Amino acid sequence: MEKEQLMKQSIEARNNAYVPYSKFPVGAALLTADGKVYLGCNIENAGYSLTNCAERTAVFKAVSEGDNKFVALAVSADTAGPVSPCGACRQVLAEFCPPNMPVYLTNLKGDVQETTISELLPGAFSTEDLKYAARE
Ligand SMILES: O=c1ccn([C@H]2C[C@H](O)[C@@H](CO)O2)c(=O)[nH]1
Repeated sequence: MEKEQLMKQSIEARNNAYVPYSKFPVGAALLTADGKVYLGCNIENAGYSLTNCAERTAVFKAVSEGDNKFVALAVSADTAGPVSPCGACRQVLAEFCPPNMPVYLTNLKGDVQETTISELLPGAFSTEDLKYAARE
């Protein structure tokens, strides 16, 4: 099943996480409309604020390869409950993913929260807001 497979891939994506500071590997698996899966992990930096989260790594990999039609996302970490994407990732996901796109948040115990992009960031700032400012 797509959901189970994607969650499994997001757990495997944690293996490449570069997390010398937090020691908190996160994995993401982003499914495209034509069936390709982009994996992402978090990549930290000695300048802590330069850290890139797993979710944004997956999105940026896909977009930079010319893929920007997404249909599902799974995110995994070793958390008490299903992992919660940070605010920056929610905003980036809202830019590229359909509002009703399923997002599977999970952890290593197998807890799953099935949500959507718009549930993760209701009222996201978007390209529509920019269009209003540019009106003549
Ligand atoms: O959804 C999340 C939450 C956190 N992190 C990363 C950022 C940092 O490397 C570490 C601790 O915040 O986890 C992610 O990659 N995704």
